[in-house]
Amino acid sequence: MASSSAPKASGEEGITNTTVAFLGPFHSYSHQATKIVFPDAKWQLQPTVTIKEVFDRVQSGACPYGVVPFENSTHGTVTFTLDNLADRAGEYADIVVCDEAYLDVHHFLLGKRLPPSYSSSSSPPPQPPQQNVQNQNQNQNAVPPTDLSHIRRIYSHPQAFGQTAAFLRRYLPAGVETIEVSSTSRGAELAAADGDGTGGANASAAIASEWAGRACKLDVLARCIEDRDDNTTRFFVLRRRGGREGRREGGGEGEEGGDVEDVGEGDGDEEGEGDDVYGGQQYKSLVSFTVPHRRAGALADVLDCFRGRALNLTSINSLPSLDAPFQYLFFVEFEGSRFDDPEGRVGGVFEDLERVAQRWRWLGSWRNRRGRR
Ligand SMILES: O=C(O)C(=O)C[C@]1(C(=O)O)C=C[C@@H](O)C=C1
Repeated sequence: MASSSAPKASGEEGITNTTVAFLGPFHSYSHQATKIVFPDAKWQLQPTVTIKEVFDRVQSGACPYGVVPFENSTHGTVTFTLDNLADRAGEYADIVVCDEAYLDVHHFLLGKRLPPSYSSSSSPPPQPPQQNVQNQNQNQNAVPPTDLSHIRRIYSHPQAFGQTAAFLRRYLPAGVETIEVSSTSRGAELAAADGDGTGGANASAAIASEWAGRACKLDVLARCIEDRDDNTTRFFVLRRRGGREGRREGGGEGEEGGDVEDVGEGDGDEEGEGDDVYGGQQYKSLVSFTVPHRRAGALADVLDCFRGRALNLTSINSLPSLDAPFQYLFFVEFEGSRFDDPEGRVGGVFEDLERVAQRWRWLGSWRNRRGRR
C-alpha cells in the first residue's frame, strides 16, 4: 500500500500535544498517509472536513502536525492544498512543510450489487468505440464490472474522479451523475447512507479505497479502477514554525531563529541517499514568489537563480496571485535544505531571491522520501 518507508516524525521529544490533523472522515487516503508518518499509538489522529481546516489547526497550534495531499502522479496538483500554501489572505504565516509521504492509490467503485431479480442483462454495459477512449485506462489490473446499470450517481473527491476518468467514460452508463464531495471516504459514507440496502435500481456508488468500502459495508463493484497502475499521491506534513519541541539535525539556525529542523531521522535508509556529494538531493525545499509582471524575462531571472546555484528543480506550480487579474504566484520546489547546506547554495539562492523576486517566502525544507526517479 504505502510506497515509502515509514518516517518517524521528528521533533517529537517532549511533545505533549500529540494530535495530528488530516482530511477525514476516517478511511480517507489522507488518513492512510497520516498513519504512514505517524504510526505510533501515541498520536491521536484528528479528521477534518476540509484541507483548510488542517491548515487552521496547525496555524492555531491546536495540532502540532497536519497532513495534506499535495499532488497526484496522474491528475496533478491538489489545488485545495496549493490555495492554502499560497496564503493570499495572510492566515498561515507560520506554516511550513516538514516532511512528505507517498501513497500508492488504488481506487474501488463501491456500492450495492444489483440483485439478480433487478438485473436487466448479465452482459456488461455497452462500451464506446475504442478510438473514442482518450487517456485510455493503462491499468492492467482494472477488472471490468459486470453490471452497473443500476448506478445513478457516484460520489467522490474531484481528484479521484480525475484519476479514474478513463474507467468512468468507458464503463459507466450515460446519465450517471458525478457528485464531488470533500473526500473519498465521505463519498463512501454518502453512498452507504443513500442506499436502501437492497441494491435497488436507483443506487448510489462511491469511488474510494477498499478500506473505506469495508468500513461503510459497501460491496466492491470494480477494483483498481485508477487510470494508471502507478497512481501515487504525495502528501505534505505541515507544522508550525518555531515550535518549542522542534529539534535541529545539523545545519545552522538560519534567519528564522527558533525554526525547527524537521527533516527526519537521518538513519541513512532512504532511497536516493548517498549518491549526491553535497547531500542536497536528500532534501527538498519549497518557496513561493511573485515577479514584476511587466518586465520581460522576470520569471526566467528567478529560475536562473536556481540554475546559478546548481539547485535542481523538482516541481513548479502557479496560481493567480490575486494582486491584480492575470498575475501569478509561483511555487518552486528544489533539491536542497536550508538546514543542511554546507556549500551555502540554498542560503545563496535565498539571497538571490531577495534581489530578483518581487516578494518570496520559504515554505519548508524536509527529507526527500523518494529520491530521483
Ligand atoms: O479524498 C481522500 O481520501 C483524500 O485524502 C484526498 C485525496 C486528494 O486530495 O488527492 C488524496 C488522495 C487521492 O489522490 C484522492 C483524494
